Amino acid sequence: MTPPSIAKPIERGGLVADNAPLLRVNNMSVDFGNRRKTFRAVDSVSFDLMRGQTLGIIGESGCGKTTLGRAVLQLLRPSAGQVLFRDSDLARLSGGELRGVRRHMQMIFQDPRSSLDPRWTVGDTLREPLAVHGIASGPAADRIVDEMLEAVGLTTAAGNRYPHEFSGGQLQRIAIARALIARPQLVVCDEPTASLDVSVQAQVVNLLSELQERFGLTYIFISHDLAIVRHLAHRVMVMYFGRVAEILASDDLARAARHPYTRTLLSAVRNPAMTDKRSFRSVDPMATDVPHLPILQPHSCYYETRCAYAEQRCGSSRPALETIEGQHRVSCHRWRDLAGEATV
Ligand SMILES: Nc1ncnc2c1ncn2[C@@H]1O[C@H](COP(=O)(O)OP(=O)(O)OP(=O)(O)O)[C@@H](O)[C@H]1O
Repeated sequence: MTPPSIAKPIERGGLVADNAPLLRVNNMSVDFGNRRKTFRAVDSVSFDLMRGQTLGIIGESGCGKTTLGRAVLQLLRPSAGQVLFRDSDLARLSGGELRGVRRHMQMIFQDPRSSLDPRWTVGDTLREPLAVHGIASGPAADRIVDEMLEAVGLTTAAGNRYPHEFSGGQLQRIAIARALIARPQLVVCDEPTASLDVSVQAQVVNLLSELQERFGLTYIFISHDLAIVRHLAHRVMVMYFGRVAEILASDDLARAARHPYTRTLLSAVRNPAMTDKRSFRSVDPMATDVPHLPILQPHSCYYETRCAYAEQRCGSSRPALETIEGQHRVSCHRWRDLAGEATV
């Protein structure tokens, strides 16, 4: 078997001939809870993602970003809707077929310390996916491991060392190497810089960008940080309480954002001192003493209770996700009224 060489760039995602999206998510919902009490952590989310592109997902803690990422990868099963990867409906695949597809879909987690086994050398950690997916073994696997370590900016000597011997930034590079070593097409990056020192965050963001180019990767990039998402993503999806508030090209964010929540996030990037701390608080929708839960307001806009532009209909009917132009969609009754206002 000739193992794939990671040194050779594969066809760039953006130039792949067929124009079909790599990933299609249609009305996907995820419910948690039990028979007595359930809540919808992800509510009827739809989007397409083209090869070689990055979709940034932004929203406050608890709005369902991680749940969405995990459900796309079928690490937890959606309660409703469809996930089509390369046109295959993942819910319809057998266990064996899904394992085969998993090679092409990987996740990078926030905390590399908890995602790497401390008892394994880095080399063993990186060789494992090659063995599991029958890609390479022995010297061929060693060569791929060395190439991947260099691709993420580490020396080949790192392969003989253990996780505790590395800094947080180096560990995240190792976690990235492990996610990429089987040459996936889709990678869900779940706040991959959140646990790192600010000085290291930019290096990891640049590395992800470089690797995307080199290997033709398609990313879902989850973050609290709109500045990072804007830098990396082709499109940005703003989530609020499990639903899509707005989705638009990141180049259009400053000029064309219409949802009041998107505008609040933008103003926080421009002027961190203005950040509404409540926007980043953790919310537990299962708690009964929180009065403003969407589950208790089935007919209102979820953002109504915080929205400076809310009017009567916002409390009595939930806005649909409307297309403004092209792929720009927004879920707000008042987007037309806000169109003319300068973004704060
Ligand atoms: N396995 C689970 N069982 C029950 N509730 C869950 C489970 N996983 C997540 N939740 C709840 O679902 C909601 C969405 O959580 P999720 O972790 O997806 O949000 P998030 O936007 O990624 O938050 P953060 O930015 O803090 O990671 C939260 O209220 C969370 O408490």
